[in-house]
Amino acid sequence: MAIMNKDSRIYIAGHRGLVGSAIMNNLQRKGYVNLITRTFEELDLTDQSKVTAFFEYEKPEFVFLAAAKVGGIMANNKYRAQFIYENLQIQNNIIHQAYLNGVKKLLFLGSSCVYPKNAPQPMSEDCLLTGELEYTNEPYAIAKIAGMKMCESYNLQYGTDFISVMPTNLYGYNDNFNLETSHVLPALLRKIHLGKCLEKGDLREIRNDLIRNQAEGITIDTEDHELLNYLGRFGIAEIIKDNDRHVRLSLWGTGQPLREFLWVEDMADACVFVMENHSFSDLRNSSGGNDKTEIRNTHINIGSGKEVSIKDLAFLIKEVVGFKGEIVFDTSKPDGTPRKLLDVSKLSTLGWQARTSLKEGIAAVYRHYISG
Ligand SMILES: NC(=O)C1=CN([C@@H]2O[C@H](COP(=O)(O)OP(=O)(O)OC[C@H]3O[C@@H](n4cnc5c(N)ncnc54)[C@H](OP(=O)(O)O)[C@@H]3O)[C@@H](O)[C@H]2O)C=CC1
Ligand SMILES: C[C@H]1O[C@H](OP(=O)(O)OP(=O)(O)OC[C@H]2O[C@@H](n3cnc4c(=O)[nH]c(N)nc43)[C@H](O)[C@@H]2O)[C@@H](O)[C@@H](O)C1=O
Repeated sequence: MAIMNKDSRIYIAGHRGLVGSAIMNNLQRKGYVNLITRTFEELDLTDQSKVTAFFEYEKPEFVFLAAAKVGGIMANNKYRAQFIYENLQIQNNIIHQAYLNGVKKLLFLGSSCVYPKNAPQPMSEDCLLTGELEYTNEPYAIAKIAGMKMCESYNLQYGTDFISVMPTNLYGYNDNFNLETSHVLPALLRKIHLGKCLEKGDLREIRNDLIRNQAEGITIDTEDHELLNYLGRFGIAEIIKDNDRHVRLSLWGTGQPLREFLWVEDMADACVFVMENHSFSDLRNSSGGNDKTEIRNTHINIGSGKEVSIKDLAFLIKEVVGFKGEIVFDTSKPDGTPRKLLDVSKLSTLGWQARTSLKEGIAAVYRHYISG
């Protein structure tokens, strides 16, 4: 097995993102000193010739592939073409160049949405390609499945050591808080924070929040009623009920879907653990299927093993933030997959498990969020 030394040349693709930044911090804390990075502006990973030149110049020995087109349920559903095209391009370019340039080990990040919409729960690695995908994220999931199969196929044909991990829903400091394109946890944290500010009549903090998050059309001169209109577009509004004024938040879907959340620093720790301690040759022995000549499902699920309904998540965030108002659900918005709990027994057998509770993680992100 190729060993990552403290001075190995390690490329982190997507090092400014939620996961990439946590992987970079984890590696730096552990004393890795030769980290290679490029921002989107410096290297567009969808551009084959630029990625080719980059690999030939930098010759990384190890690669963490955490760059991707990523978003929540609405972004996946709306930007279907970009989710399939950009993800296929990025991963094709990096995985193929890693092979051509003799990269010793690569970690590809997939997603739990690769599993069928109605897969038995918890979902083991072996339920891949056993049923229909969830419609809202089908293009993204197909790109991710192609990436996993590409890693597995290169390992089998070319003898490379490219490992795929399938993370559950992640959250943490460097998350996307855009109310249209983000995942549920950062969206709810911000909506509930804005609801609390509205409850307190703190329009100054609402204005600061919208400016900080580059809300379209909002500036220092935006009038108060326009701020309130903006919040209304995202289901955050003051209402009068029984002569009482209070704030009501309208969240998406029924609130019934179940999701599993993992603190991104735990996720980064799992990624580095796998890169430091495992290789495709261990994983092929755990490959699924009855026919031992067929090597498949060599990827590894990464999760916390615990699930929560969206409604209970909203109430947990409400408690952490200290919002007193009402929460309702807008059933005209999609629910997505009904349940998405990963079977993490393979990862536990390899020797890793999550540490951070959901409440601790949410409290840490909220403290960080309000500190600006
Ligand atoms: N967030 C989640 O809940 C989950 C994420 N994942 C997977 O984890 C990985 C990381 O996701 P996450 O950190 O959340 O995503 P982010 O959106 O936070 O980060 C993505 C990173 O990719 C980079 N990037 C995107 N497109 C390009 C491009 N064309 N060229 C160069 N760089 C590009 C961005 O660069 P820059 O910052 O420079 O613009 C950014 O740093 C992805 O593979 C994702 O599918 C899987 C399951 C759940
Ligand atoms: C990581 C994962 O992320 C995506 O899948 P998802 O888990 O369905 O996405 P999500 O986090 O956006 O929503 C989870 C649930 O939450 C509900 N919900 C309520 N209110 C808000 C809300 O305000 N924003 C959002 N985004 N969701 C909300 C929402 O209706 C849904 O029921 C895919 O991209 C997929 O490809 C993928 O890999």
